[in-house]
Amino acid sequence: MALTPHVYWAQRHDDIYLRVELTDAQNISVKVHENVLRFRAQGRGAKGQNEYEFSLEFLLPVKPEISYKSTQRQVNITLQKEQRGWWEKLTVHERKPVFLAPDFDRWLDESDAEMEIQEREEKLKAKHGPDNAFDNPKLGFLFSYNLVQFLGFSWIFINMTVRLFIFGQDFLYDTFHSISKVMFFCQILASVEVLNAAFGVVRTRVLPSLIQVVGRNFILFIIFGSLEEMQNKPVVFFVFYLWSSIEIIRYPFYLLSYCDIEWKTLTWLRYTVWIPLYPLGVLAEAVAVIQAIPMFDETKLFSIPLPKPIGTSVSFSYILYIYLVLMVLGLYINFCHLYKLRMRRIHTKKKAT
Ligand SMILES: CCCCCCCCCCCCC[C@@H](O)CC(=O)SCCNC(=O)CCNC(=O)[C@H](O)C(C)(C)COP(=O)(O)OP(=O)(O)OC[C@H]1O[C@@H](n2cnc3c(N)ncnc32)[C@H](O)[C@@H]1OP(=O)(O)O
Repeated sequence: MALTPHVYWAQRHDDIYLRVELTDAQNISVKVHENVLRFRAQGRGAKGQNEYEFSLEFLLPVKPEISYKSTQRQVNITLQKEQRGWWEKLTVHERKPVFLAPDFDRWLDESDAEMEIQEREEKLKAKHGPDNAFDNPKLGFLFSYNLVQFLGFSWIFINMTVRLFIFGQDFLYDTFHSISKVMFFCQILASVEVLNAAFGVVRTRVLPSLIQVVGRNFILFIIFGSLEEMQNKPVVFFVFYLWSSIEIIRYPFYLLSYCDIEWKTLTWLRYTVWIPLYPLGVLAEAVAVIQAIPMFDETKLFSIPLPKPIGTSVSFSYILYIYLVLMVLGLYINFCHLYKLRMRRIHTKKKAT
C-alpha cells in the first residue's frame, strides 16, 4: 500500500511551492486535474523505501502546468495560481491534512511577499533604470545606438557577402569603394563606446574599448583612407569582413540584454567567436600596415620634417613600426579582457545552473 510523505508548502502572490520529503525519488508522477493535485513516486521517506502518494484539493484554481525538480533529498513542485492573490490556506478542507505543514524555509506572510516583489523590482530598476525606453533616456540612447550599429554592420556584412557571390574575386579589389562610406559612419559612431565606458553609461572598462576604437580607426582613416593605393588591396575585404562578423553578433546581444531577454546561443556566440576572429582581425590589420610601409616611404605622406640644418624628414613608416608593436600589446590586453568576460559570462552561469 502506498504511504503518504511529509509535504511542506509556502506561497507567493503568483505561485505555490510544495516540498515533498522523499530521498532519491523515482518514477515521479505529478498531475493537476480539476484543481486537485495528485502526486505519486517511489523513494525513501519517513517510512523507508516505498511507494508514496498524496493528493491536495486547492482552495482556489491553479494553472494546469506544473514544474517540479527532484533533488537527492526532496521533490520541489511549483504551481502557478490562476489569479494573482494571497490565499488564507492551501486546501479547500476545513482542517489541514496531517501530512501538510508550512515550509518555514520559504515561508513569507503577505506583507513580506509584497516587500520581496518591491525589492526585486527595485533591483531591476537599479540595474537598468525604469524599464521603458521612453521613460529612461539612457536606455533609449543605448537602444538607438546599438540598433543603428547593428543595422550598419549588417548592411556591410550582407552587402559584402552578396557582392562576393556575384562578382567573385573581383570584389576583393573593390571593397573599399563600395563599403567604406558606411564603415566610416559606423566606426566614427563607435567612438561613443569609449565615452560610454568613461562616463559610466555602461559597466565596462575604458581601455579595451579605447584600444578597439583607436586601433580600427587608425587602420580605416590613416592606412586605407589616406593611401589610394591601399584601397584596391584585398586586405581591405578581410579587415572589413572580420570587423563586421563580430559586430552583427555583439550589437543584437546588447539590444536583447537591454530588453531583459537572454538568448543562450547569442550569448555563447558573443563570448566565443572572438577566439578565432580577434587574432585573424589583428593579423589582417598587421598585413595592411606592413603593405602600407613602403607606400608611406615613397610618398613621404605624414613624414615629420626635421630642422633645416639636418635637412631631411622622418618617414611616417617609423610610426608604423611602433604601431605594429602596439598591436601585439593591444591584442594581448583585449584577448585577456575577452577571456575574463567569457569565463564570467559563460562558465560562471554554467556553474550556477
Ligand atoms: C591607448 C590607445 C592605444 C591604442 C593602441 C592601438 C593598438 C591597436 C591594437 C589593435 C587591436 C584591435 C584589433 C581589432 O580591431 C580587431 C577586430 O575587431 S577583429 C574582429 C573581432 N573582434 C572582436 O571580437 C572584438 C569585438 N569587440 C568587443 O568584444 C568589445 O568591444 C570589447 C572591446 C572587448 C569591449 O567589450 P566590453 O568590455 O564592453 O564587454 P561586454 O560586451 O561584456 O560589455 C560589458 C558590459 O557593458 C555593457 N555594454 C557594453 N557595451 C554596450 C553597449 N553598446 N550597449 C549596451 N550595453 C553595453 C554590456 O551589456 C555589459 O553589461 P553587463 O555586464 O551588465 O551585462
